[in-house]
Amino acid sequence: MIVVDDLHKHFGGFHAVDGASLRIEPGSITGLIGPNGAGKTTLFNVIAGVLPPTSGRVTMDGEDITGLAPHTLFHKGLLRTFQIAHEFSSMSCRENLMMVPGAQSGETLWNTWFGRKRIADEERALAAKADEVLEFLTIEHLADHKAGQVSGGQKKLLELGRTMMVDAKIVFLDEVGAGVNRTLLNTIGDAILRLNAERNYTFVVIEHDMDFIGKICDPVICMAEGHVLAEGTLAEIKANEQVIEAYLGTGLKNKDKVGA
Ligand SMILES: Nc1ncnc2c1ncn2[C@@H]1O[C@H](COP(=O)(O)OP(=O)(O)OP(=O)(O)O)[C@@H](O)[C@H]1O
Repeated sequence: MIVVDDLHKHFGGFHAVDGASLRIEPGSITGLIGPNGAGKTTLFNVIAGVLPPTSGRVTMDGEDITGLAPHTLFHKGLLRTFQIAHEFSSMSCRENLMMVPGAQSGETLWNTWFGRKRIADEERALAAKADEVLEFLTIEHLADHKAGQVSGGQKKLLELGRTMMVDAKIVFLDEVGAGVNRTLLNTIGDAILRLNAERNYTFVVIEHDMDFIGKICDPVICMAEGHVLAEGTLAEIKANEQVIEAYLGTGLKNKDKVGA
């Protein structure tokens, strides 16, 4: 379980995260919603070690993980997906998966001098694993395509695939649906549900598309002005007065988004 206790992240005098407290239950797919600027991405970045907190505490299964570096959290199975780095865009989708740190034992000097056969065996195993991941995500036909040339939605699937190359326990997904067509969004939603059901992944999902949130997330946590306003099913959240006010406060466009 991830427990976030009274977390603050200030940028100068601006309190982007302002006393956020929440729990992420193991095995859940938790949705994180809230009007633009509510602090959702900043909260993600602080939990995932991308930004240091101003104050507050984050624990994972009782262990204090506040402010740990992303690679340390990565080895503990806590991952935040990132866009495919520019320098990997000319590599194939399969190679992108094979490059995930931690998936291979590493090119140490010892391996290079004495372990050529081992490296070759390992590379074959990694390629097979990458192909299995691509098949799971129903994008096996893209194995040899350059990562930079696949569609936005397919890139999102590839980002999800990178978490499958290591033993991810908890995965933070930021706006998976942004710019993705409905069919691919459904494929992404199905992959998340299957990873949760079949491989015991815990997910925390930031997304503005309420249909998507409603289809895959329970519970849903709503943030506004840097802290948690409400938690419950999407239906409960939509009926919550404070939530409606928070969305109304940011204009009719956002109000429509929560369907209030
Ligand atoms: N590095 C930064 N420096 C200064 N202010 C920042 C920084 N990062 C974020 N902010 C501000 O903090 C607030 C929260 O931003 P954040 O991106 O966390 O919100 P969000 O809920 O993810 O919004 P959205 O749904 O629009 O992506 C915003 O007002 C933003 O301008």
